Amino acid sequence: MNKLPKNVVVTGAAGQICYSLLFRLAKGDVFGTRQPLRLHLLDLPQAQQAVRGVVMELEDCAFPLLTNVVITDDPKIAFKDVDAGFLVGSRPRSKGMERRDLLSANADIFRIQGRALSEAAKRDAKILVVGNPANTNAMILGDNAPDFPTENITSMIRLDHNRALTQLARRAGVAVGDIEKFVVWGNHSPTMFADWSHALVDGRPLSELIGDETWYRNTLIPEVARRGTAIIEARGSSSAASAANAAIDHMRDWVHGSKGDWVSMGLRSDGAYGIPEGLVFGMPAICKSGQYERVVDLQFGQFAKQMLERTITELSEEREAVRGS
Ligand SMILES: NC(=O)c1ccc[n+]([C@@H]2O[C@H](COP(=O)([O-])OP(=O)(O)OC[C@H]3O[C@@H](n4cnc5c(N)ncnc54)[C@H](O)[C@@H]3O)[C@@H](O)[C@H]2O)c1
Ligand SMILES: O=C(O)C[C@H](O)C(=O)O
Repeated sequence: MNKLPKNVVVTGAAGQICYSLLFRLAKGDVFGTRQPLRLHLLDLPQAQQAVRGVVMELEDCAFPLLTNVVITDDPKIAFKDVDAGFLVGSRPRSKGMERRDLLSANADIFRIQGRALSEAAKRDAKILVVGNPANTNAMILGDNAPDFPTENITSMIRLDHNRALTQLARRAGVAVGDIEKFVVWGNHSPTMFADWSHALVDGRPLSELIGDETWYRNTLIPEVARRGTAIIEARGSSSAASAANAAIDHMRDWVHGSKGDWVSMGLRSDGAYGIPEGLVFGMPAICKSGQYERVVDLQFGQFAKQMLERTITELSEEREAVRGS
């Protein structure tokens, strides 16, 4: 193993998602088991002691890939020369809140980090925003990073993608890995659109295999959209290990490729599909050789058009709300 280490910033390092994410990263689950890493851990001043505790545990795992760990509360130090970033640090919602209620609480975090990203990170760094409301936070990050390419800033909708895949596979009586060309569009919020209209199993439409449009519209879509809430109600706090897993899936596929299949990624809209330019929107992409390509020229039926419109409207409202804040 004589590769140069990659520098990876992880924010919110003392939090519950990172308690899973950091260990899997250090094990090699994203960049591979031959790629050494330097972790840059960012958290608030009052969380520094807790981060030190997490680092003690990382040390006690004796991960061969982990060459160094930087602990800091300064975004400019955290983002210095990074090759990749997991932006998790932000406030989670509690019972009774919607993710958009976090908008004003978390917007400033991403304004400040956008500037640090722009000043300090490598220009080809791959950035994933996990902290909620993830799409709009990623948009804010890009808007505040004038010298950083916005196409390298993505948001996480992969957890919703994974949630839906399990339910669809179960209903169809197939394995999760048998489903291709499934996607979740739009906002990581109750308006997200879990879209099976292009999904295939062995070349056959998944919708035909399941053959129950009522279940799809009235059960699958709302259950996926409300899964985060169901977890908060059951656990008393928001999803953590599954969120870390989705972050790992997102970044791993971006780095190593998605083997020709679609993945759902929050990407800055270029105006395609009538999605206003600049919004960060869940959409299908195919990853190859460290790049993603948007899936273009898809056709939509009436129901899909309505669902897309709903989530476009919500994200446009979020954009207006942060402009005024
Ligand atoms: N996109 C998704 O699919 C998805 C899934 C699950 C959770 N989330 C979101 O991820 C975020 C983190 O969740 P969690 O459960 O780990 O929360 P948590 O409260 O356990 O941890 C958050 C951490 O972020 C830190 N933090 C706060 N402000 C910061 C800042 N300015 N800079 C650096 N660190 C800062 C806190 O000190 C804390 O250690 C929440 O916003 C949650 O809603 C998103
Ligand atoms: O729902 C939340 O607030 C946490 C996370 O976004 C989730 O989907 O589990």
